[in-house]
Amino acid sequence: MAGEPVNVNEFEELARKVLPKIYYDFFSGGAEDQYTLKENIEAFRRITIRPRILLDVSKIHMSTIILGHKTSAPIIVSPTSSHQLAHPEGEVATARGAAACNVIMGVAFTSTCTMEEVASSCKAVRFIQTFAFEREITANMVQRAERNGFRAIILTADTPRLGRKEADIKNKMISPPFKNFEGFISTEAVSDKGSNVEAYAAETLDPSFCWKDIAWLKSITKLPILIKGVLTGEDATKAIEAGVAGIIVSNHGARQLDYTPATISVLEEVVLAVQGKVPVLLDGGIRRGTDIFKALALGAKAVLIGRPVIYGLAAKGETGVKQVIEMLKNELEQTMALAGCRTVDDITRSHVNTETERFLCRM
Ligand SMILES: Cc1cc2nc3c(=O)[nH]c(=O)nc-3n(C[C@H](O)[C@H](O)[C@H](O)COP(=O)(O)O)c2cc1C
Ligand SMILES: CCCCC(=O)C(=O)O
Repeated sequence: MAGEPVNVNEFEELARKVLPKIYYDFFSGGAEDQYTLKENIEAFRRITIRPRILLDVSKIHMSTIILGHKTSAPIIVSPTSSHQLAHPEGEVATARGAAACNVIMGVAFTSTCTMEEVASSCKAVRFIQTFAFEREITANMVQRAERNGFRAIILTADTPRLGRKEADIKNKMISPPFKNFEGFISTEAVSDKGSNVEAYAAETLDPSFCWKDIAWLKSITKLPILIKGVLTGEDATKAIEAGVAGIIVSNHGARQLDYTPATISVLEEVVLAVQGKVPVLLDGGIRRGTDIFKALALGAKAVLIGRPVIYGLAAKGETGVKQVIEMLKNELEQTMALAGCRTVDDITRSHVNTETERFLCRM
């Protein structure tokens, strides 16, 4: 690739060049056969857009409100771990990039900078992401999230144990310490079996955590809880019964259970089950503004971006994060103009054809 990147896929190429292979494999990889990893991208390609012409698109507004927070676009930085493997400034640089673009920053509890370091680094609206950890770790996370001005808790519920990323096992991938665990486990956790991420997970996760435990989590915090990892209408209904404030349709970027469907393929099932009671967000395979447009047309309030943000960080630090988010924003703006949508609320179900509808006439 010659010259500056012109789309987020080109940032992946840049990242691949600068990162040691072990780290590139860790960031880019998926579980087992990586069927879902490919499908997350491919499923977007099978959806086409039904534009409307001759509407006044001289001004396009992408801003939206997510859990009461105004953001410049329906884009959130997805919580991902280990940013210092991509860049020495780690999550602090990522959060600053998000703040510069006025989008919400999802911070993983398994970050390489502490929650406190990220919080004091910038003014981004921040959500903290947690797993179903043992209760004393969760209680500690909640206190620190509230004290440090995090605005919501993202409970990632698709990880009772870690998915099998075979490249990491082969590479014996070693993550730097997850400093937020200090005082709870040895943050130097190592394993001779393969990746040390696996050892961290085994030491901290509580695989018996279930729906009723959300009531406990709610009892120890006033922060709204978003549940991440919902892929069926059945679980969306349970999530609403459990009192969550939002649902994230996610297959963890294809890093947990392989052969789950692409998230965009199940979004509508979840949206129909939720019946507008809480916002539905989506992540997985978003690489273009057209992908964001398609997700919004199928009922998502916003999307989360995982790997492209990490690739921006690896390539150019905070500037790269900013450039990746700006690229996606610019592409969404372009898509809205060419499809005849002035605001995000103008994007409707009738602006896309899904695979099954492709050869049919829609009303
Ligand atoms: C390197 C990496 C680390 C991740 N770490 C976490 C994590 O700690 N917690 C979490 O909920 N999701 C984690 N995820 C999943 C992302 O939040 C998100 O669901 C996924 O990356 C979205 O897909 P995309 O990468 O195609 O955008 C991780 C993903 C990657 C690629
Ligand atoms: C316990 C660390 C989990 C990291 C993670 O979620 C991932 O690599 O996908």
